[in-house]
Amino acid sequence: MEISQSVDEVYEYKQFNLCINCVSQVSDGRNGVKERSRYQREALPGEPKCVICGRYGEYICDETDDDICSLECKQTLLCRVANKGMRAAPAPPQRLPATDECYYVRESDNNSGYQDFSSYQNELVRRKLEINVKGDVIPAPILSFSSCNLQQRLLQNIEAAGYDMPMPVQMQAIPAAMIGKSLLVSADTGSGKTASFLVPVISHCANFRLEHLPKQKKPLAMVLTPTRELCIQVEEQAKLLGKGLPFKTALVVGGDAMAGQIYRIQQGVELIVGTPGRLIDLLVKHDVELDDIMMFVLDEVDCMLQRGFRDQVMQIFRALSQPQILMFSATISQEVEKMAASMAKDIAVVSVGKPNQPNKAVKQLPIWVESKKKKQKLFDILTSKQHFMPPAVVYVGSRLGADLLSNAITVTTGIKTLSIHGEKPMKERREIMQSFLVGEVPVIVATGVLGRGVHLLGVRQVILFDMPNSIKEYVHQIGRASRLGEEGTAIVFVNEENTNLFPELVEILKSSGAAVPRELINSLSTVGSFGRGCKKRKHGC
Ligand SMILES: Nc1ncnc2c1ncn2[C@@H]1O[C@H](COP(=O)(O)OP(=O)(O)OP(=O)(O)O)[C@@H](O)[C@H]1O
Repeated sequence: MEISQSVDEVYEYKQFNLCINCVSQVSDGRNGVKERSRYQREALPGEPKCVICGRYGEYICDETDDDICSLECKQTLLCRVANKGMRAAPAPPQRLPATDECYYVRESDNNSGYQDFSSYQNELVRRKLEINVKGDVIPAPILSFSSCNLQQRLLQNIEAAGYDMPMPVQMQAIPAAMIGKSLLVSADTGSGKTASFLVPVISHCANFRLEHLPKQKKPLAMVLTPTRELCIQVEEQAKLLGKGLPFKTALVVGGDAMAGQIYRIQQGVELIVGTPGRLIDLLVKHDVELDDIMMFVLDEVDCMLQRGFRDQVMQIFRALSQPQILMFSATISQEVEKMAASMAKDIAVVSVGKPNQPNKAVKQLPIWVESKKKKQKLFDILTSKQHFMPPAVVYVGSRLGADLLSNAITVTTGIKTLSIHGEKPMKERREIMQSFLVGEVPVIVATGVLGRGVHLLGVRQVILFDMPNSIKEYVHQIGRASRLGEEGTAIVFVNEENTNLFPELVEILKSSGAAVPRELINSLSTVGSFGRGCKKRKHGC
C-alpha cells in the first residue's frame, strides 16, 4: 500500500487501525517496531547503539533524536528526560506506547547514510492535513491519542467524550505541548482547539500530583479566555476529561460570588479557568499563590492580547514564574505572533489550514440591506419555512440593540426569543443559555459574548444583523454555525455603514466562493477612492 493512500485513510477517519499498521510496517520494513530490548540484536562495529541498553539502535526517538533499539528503551528514555525537567509525561510502567509514527526508522545497510522514512511520512501527514509548523524540535503529529503516553484514565475519558481520534490540530499541538514547548496555534473555528490544550494540561497536572505530595496544593495551570460563557464551557470540558484523575478545577469569572471561588482555590485545585478582570480582582484582594503554575493558556489569544485585555493578561503573566505558554485562536495576526514570541523563548507556531479564513463548512450568504430595512428582512427570514433553520443566533452590535431586537422578534413573529449580553447577571445568562441549548427558545439575540469559542450545540444558522467591527470577529461569529465540519449557514446583512470592512470582506467572500452582492462590489470602488482621499488630506495637514 502506498504511504499517501494510508494518509488519506487517516484523514477520512476510515480503517484507522489498518492505517496505523500500514505506517508502522512502512517504518519498520518488517513486522513492526520491536517492543522489548531483548528482541533486538547486538550492535555491530560502527552501527548506532541504543542510548539506554547499548544494543543496535535501529530507531531514532522522535522526541529526543536519540538512537534507541525498542519501545521499551524509548519509554525508559522519555521517563529519564521527563525527570530531568522536559516534562514529557511518563507512561505508566505496565503500558508500552502504541506502535505508530513516533519512530524514525533508519536504513542500516545503506552506505549512502541514513534514510529518514519517518520524517518523510510526518511531512506527508502534515501536508495532507494542512498542518504547518515553524520552530525547533517539534514532535511528529500523532495519529492516535494513545501514542502520547497519556494516563489510562485520561484515555478512557477522551474515548467517553466521543473522541475516537485526534483532530488535525490536536495531532500536532498535543505532542508538542506534552514535551513542554510553548505554542502559538491557529486552526479553524470548531476544529477542536480546546482539547488541544486541555489534554496536555490535564496530563501534566495529574502526573505532577501523583509524583509530588505537597502540604498545600497550589494551582498548576491557568486558562484565560475573554468571556464568562467560554470559561464555563472550557471548565466543563476540563472536568469531563479530567474525571477520576487528581485534577480539580476552579472557575474564576465575574458575576459569581468571589468568596466561593477563593474557597475552592484554597481547598486545592490544579487548574484555574477565568477571565482576566476577575482574576486580577481576586489576586489583588486575596493571597493566591501562583508560583507552581507551569502551564499558562490564552484561549482566543488575539483577543486576549488586544488593547482592553492585554494589560491585565500581562499583569497576570508577570506574576507567574516563566510557565510554558499555550496560545490558541482561529485568527492570528503577525502582530500577535510577535507579541507571543516576546512572551516565550523558542515558541513553536502551528497552523492548520489557511489562517484567518472562515470555516469552509459555513456557507456565507451576504445580503445588501439598508439599515432601516434590516428588521423587516430579519422578520421575513424568521417567518420563512424555507429560510429559517432553528435554533439560530442573531448577532448585533450593542446590548440595548440585543434587548430591543429580541422583543421586536417575539412581538412581530411570535417566535420565543431571548437576548444575551454582558450587562445581564451571570445567573440569568446561564439560564438563557440553558433554555436555548435545550431547545425551549429557538432564537437568541447576542452581542459578542457569544461570538467566540462557545459551541452552541445544534446551531446551524447564524444571522449577522449588525456586521461586527472587524473581519476577525466576523470569522468567529459565522464560525458558530458549524462544529467539526458540519455544514451551517451564515446570513450576513451588509450596507454602507460597513464600508471600512468591504475590502477584506469581499476578499474573504471571493476566496470562500460566496456570492458577493453587486452593491458591495460597486461600493468598493467608492470606498477605495474615498479612503485614498482621506489619507491625502491627513498628510496635507
Ligand atoms: N477529537 C475529537 N473528536 C470528536 N469531537 C471532538 C474532538 N475534539 C473536539 N471535539 C468536539 O468538537 C467541538 C468543537 O471543538 P472546540 O470547541 O474545541 O473548537 P475550537 O477549535 O476551540 O472552536 P472555536 O475557535 O470556535 O473556539 C466540541 O464539541 C468538541 O467537544
